[in-house]
Amino acid sequence: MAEVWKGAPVAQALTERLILRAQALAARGVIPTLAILRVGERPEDLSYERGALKRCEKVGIAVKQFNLPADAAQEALMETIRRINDDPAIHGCLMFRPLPGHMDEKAACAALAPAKDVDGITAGSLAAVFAGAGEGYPPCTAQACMEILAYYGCDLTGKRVTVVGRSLVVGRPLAMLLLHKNATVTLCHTRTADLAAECRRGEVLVAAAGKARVIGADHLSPGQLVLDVGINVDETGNLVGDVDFAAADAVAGAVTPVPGGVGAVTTSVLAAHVIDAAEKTLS
Ligand SMILES: Nc1nc(=O)c2c([nH]1)NC[C@@H]1CN(c3ccc(C(=O)N[C@@H](CCC(=O)O)C(=O)O)cc3)C=[N+]21
Repeated sequence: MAEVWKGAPVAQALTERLILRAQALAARGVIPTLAILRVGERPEDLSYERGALKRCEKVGIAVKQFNLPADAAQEALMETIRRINDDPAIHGCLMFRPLPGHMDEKAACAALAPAKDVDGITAGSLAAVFAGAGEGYPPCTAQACMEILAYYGCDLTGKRVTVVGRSLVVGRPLAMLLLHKNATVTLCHTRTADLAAECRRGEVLVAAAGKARVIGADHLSPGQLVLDVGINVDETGNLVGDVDFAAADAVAGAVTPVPGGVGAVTTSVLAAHVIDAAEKTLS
């Protein structure tokens, strides 16, 4: 039986410190405020939104929601981003992705004011993650993986870490964060030859493929630390990860559950970035 690494204690440890920082801001007349920008009603987005709203309420962060219909025009989206940029009461913006196919996601990401980019979607933030220096926050989910490993005492130096998925939201920035902690990183994707063997080789395995239960018994090895980043919604509306939990539970050393794992920490990291961005407006 693997250890189950839940997100809740990690999130709670982060949240306790954030509450104090939010109170200190409030005492100086600043209510930390997050804008959530959602286009359409994808179930993964709604799940993240529920988690973020709950977390922000706990911490003392106000939320302004901006919702557009799934068939909204690009110009309506750009106008919404401009309103968020121009509102001095807003410190950070979370825009759910991917955007609907007819929209220009690159243009939307580029339009966000860098100071309000709490989810690492602008080129400047990604460059900072890549260089390990400069202004900007890493994408919340990538950082959440690092927070979990740190909380549960995993020293990454010299460890073989296999990351499955090369998205700009998780896989690629996470590979950089792991590298900064001296891990030996293998970044896998849909064209990787013998994915199962690459996965088995990792002492740490991070599943961020975005496909329900693609990581099964074949991909796992004894004692492995398995982080399941997948948030997939199945036919019945349930959240399922990228990892076959029963298979991981049988062989791995530790595994994060879905729900209640990485996602729960993602919202705390988001809250941390908003508090940080709000503090920066004072200094
Ligand atoms: N720009 C962008 N960045 C993302 O990181 C991103 C995104 N867009 N689009 C949608 C997906 C999905 N996602 C989730 C994160 C946390 C929970 C979460 O907190 N889940 C709770 C359950 C909350 C509930 O359903 O009530 C849990 O796992 O315990 C869910 C989903 C991030 N994504």
